[in-house]
Parts: sequence; C-alpha cells; structure tokens
Amino acid sequence: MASPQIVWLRRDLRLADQEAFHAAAARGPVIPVYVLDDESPKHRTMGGASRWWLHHSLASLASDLHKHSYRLILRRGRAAEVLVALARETGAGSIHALRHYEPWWRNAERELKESLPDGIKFIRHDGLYLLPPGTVTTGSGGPYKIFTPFYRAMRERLPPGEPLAVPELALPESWPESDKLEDWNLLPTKPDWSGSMNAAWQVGEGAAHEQLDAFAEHASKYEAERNLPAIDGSSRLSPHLHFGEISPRQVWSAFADRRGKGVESFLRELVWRDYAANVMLQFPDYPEHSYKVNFANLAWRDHQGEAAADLEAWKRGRTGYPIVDAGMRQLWATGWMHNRVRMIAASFLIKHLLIDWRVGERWFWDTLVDADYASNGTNWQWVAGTGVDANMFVRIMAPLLQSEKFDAAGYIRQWVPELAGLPDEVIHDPSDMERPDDYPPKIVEHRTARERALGAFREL
Ligand SMILES: Cc1cc2nc3c(=O)[nH]c(=O)nc-3n(C[C@H](O)[C@H](O)[C@H](O)COP(=O)(O)OP(=O)(O)OC[C@H]3O[C@@H](n4cnc5c(N)ncnc54)[C@H](O)[C@@H]3O)c2cc1C
Repeated sequence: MASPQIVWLRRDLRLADQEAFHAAAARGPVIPVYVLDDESPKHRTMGGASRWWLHHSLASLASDLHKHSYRLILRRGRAAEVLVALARETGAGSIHALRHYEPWWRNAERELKESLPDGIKFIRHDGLYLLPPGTVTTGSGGPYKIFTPFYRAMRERLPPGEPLAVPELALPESWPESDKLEDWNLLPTKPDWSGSMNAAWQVGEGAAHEQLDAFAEHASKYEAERNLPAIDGSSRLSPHLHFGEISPRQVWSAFADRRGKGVESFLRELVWRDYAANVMLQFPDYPEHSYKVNFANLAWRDHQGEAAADLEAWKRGRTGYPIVDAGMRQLWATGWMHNRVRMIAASFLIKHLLIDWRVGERWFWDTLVDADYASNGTNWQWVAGTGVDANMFVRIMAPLLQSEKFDAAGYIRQWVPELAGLPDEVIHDPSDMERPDDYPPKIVEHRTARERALGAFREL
C-alpha cells in the first residue's frame, strides 16, 4: 500500500477545490490534520471571534469527512514540530498544504521544510487567492503597490480556471490519535457572548455555498446596494473566504456566465482580497506600523490614559454618533460589520478620537469573525491615510453626513434600540433635546475633532 499523505489544513477548511487534498489523494491514503498553533503567530494568535468561527468550521469539516468514513486529526502545538512528529508516527510519504502568506506561516513552512527527515516531502500548492500573491507584476517585474493598476493587471490574467471537485479519498490503514475539539476551549464560556453569533451565522463549507447561492440571486443589485448598511446588499462571504470554506476561484466561477455592473463591481471587491495579500507579501509587518514613516511621529492621544474612556466608548458603541455606535454594536454582537460602516467607525477612531489606527486594528482583530492579517491591516492603513496608496490623512469623513447619504436609519434602529423611536430626519444626528436619556451625548464635536486631527497632522 502507498504511504499515507498528510494534508495540513489552516485557512483552507474545505474539501472541494482543495489542491492539497487532490495532490495527496493521487499519491496514497490521506490523513487530514489541523494543528492549533498558538506559538508560531506569537502576538497574532487568533482573536476570540475567530476562535469561535474556527470551532464551528472544524466541527463542520470533521462531520463532512465523517460522511466519507473519514476523520479530521486535531493536534496542538508548534506546527512544524507537530507535523514532523506526526509524519514519523504515521510513516507519511509527504505533507501537502496550501501556501499561506502571513509572515508566521511562511516561517513555519520554512521550518517544516528544513526539519523534515530525508524521504518525507513537503509539497505546497496554491488556492488561497485568485492568483498566487507575488505573481501579478508590473511591466518591469516588480510588485504593485496601488490597487487600480493591480486590478487591471489581474483582470488580464483572470478567470482563475475551473474549480476542482471533491477528490476520492482512500482510507489509511490506521488513524493516529486526535485531540477532542471540545478540549481546545475555542468557544467562550465566562462570559459566553456567542448567543447572537450563533443566530447570525451558519458556519462550514456547505453553509458557504448556500450563502453564495443566496447572494447570487441579488448580485446584479450589488453596485447599487453595497454601500447601504440597512440592506443586506453584500455577500457576507468574508469569514467563509477567510477560513477557506469556499475558494475565491469557486466564487469567481459562480459568476462565469454573468456580467453587468453589479457582478463586475462584486468581482472587483473580491480582487481587493488578493491585493491585500500582495501588500502583505511585500511588507510582512504592514499591519504593525504606518507605512508612511513620518506617521510614527504623529501625536496620537494616549489610549491607555487621556483617551482611554473614549476608546472604551468606541468599543462599546457609546460615542453618541449613531452610525458609529450601530456599527460597533453590530461588530460586538455578530463579529461582522458592514464595509461602509467599517470605514466610518475606523475613521472616527483615527481622526475624531485621534487614537492610533493600530489600536483599532487590534480590536477588529479580536472581534471580527473575518479578521484577516492582510485585509485588516491594509484597510486600516487605507482609512488612516498612512499606507501605500494615495489616500490622505487629511481626508476626514463626516460620520453624520455619511449616515444620511447612505440611508442608515434602518440600520441604526436595528443596532441602537434606544433610538428606534426617532424619525428618519432626526435619527442620524439627534439634538440634545431629541436624544433619549439612555443614549449618550457626543463624546466629541465634529468640528473640534476635525481641527484637533488636522492640527496633529500639521505638526508632523
Ligand atoms: C477598517 C476595515 C477593516 C477591515 N478588515 C477586514 C478583515 O479583517 N477581513 C476582511 O475580510 N475584510 C476586511 N475589511 C474589508 C471589508 O469590509 C470586508 O471584506 C467586507 O465588509 C466583508 O463583507 P462581504 O463578505 O459582504 O463583502 P463583499 O462586498 O460581498 O465582497 C466580497 C469579498 O471580497 C473581499 N473584500 C471586499 N472588500 C474588501 C476589502 N476592502 N479588502 C479586502 N477584501 C475585501 C472579501 O473577501 C469579501 O468577502 C475591512 C475593511 C475596513 C474598512
């Protein structure tokens, strides 16, 4: 019998369109393993909301494998060490994995390759992105920094090809020991904040495809509706894509025969995910520092001192700005926030409260179910105006105007029930007289905040 092949899973928790499974299945019986590695990412271990999602995603994948009389092996520890030990223990001929690009995963892949004994191969495949990061280059062969030219160059290389079906898997002669998922304590207990998350999401590969099918029905309206938080106009595929329950290639190919403004606009957004990965590949610590180095000197307010109460109000959705509070409460309750509102809430923290964007990035890292090192960092730097692109710090969003412009009244009513009784004309910016007693006053006036931010910028 051919030697078993290990498939090392990380953010690729699916059976279909999974090159690692395919390649492994072609060589012998397959042992799929997920390693819970809290060591390699150091301070970038998964946040609470991501761990909640991970639990359910692993449970779903294990159950899908079980339908094929298969198992998902769970191990915990430093990935490279765990995999070397498992390969020895099972007599595996190869370890297959999809290439990951977070700096800690690139290190772990290198470490694994170097520490495997002779005769055991580590074989990497593509599949996390539409095209492998680093392969879309300028005429002179360099990487792109700006989205639009990157997008144009990507489009010339797309579509990404046909997705793969679920491969036939042969059973190994015996199964190695596995941890129990429940013992990993990925779900919150004290306190258990997951009630509203359970109500908001169906997790797993099957659910990802149902979500895609549901979105495809109204994708033609995406361009018109994507910026309106009161409407479910976007796909909500981000956590499914982040955990790889569905591949971007599968998403792309679902629209192969359909064009039009809505679909085009959606596919363009999907390319942002690839763009962010390309930025991360060029600048591995992009989410950790302002790319424009002079911002290291910006006089941010001290978020652990003078600005601590403001930061807390932002996190809890009690800033007195209804659109910001609705977004932050949606995030807290469901682990997700509408894209337009992410921009408004992030901008509010950075410009109105003059708190370092990295503090907000970390809060999102902990609370988003789609928290993604590349996408989160790239978007926070974009909003801050500190990043590789042309956006500028001095472009300050006016949250109340944004709220009106994007018709957020229904969204505010849903997430800020104290304001539910207010009419549309008032709800975006209730005066002191109209503001219910249980809703806080604005923690800072727009004009004052704007001047403070511009003043800090001028001092750079
Ligand atoms: C401050 C801030 C932080 C963000 N943090 C994250 C994050 O940690 N993880 C994350 O996946 N997205 C992040 N985004 C991008 C965007 O808000 C989400 O991808 C989007 O809201 C997810 O909803 P959706 O699946 O309905 O998106 P859709 O509009 O349906 O888009 C389809 C897919 O394209 C990708 N996508 C869309 N917009 C972007 C974008 N601007 N950048 C990167 N990918 C994009 C996502 O994978 C998304 O699922 C952030 C945006 C901001 C402004």
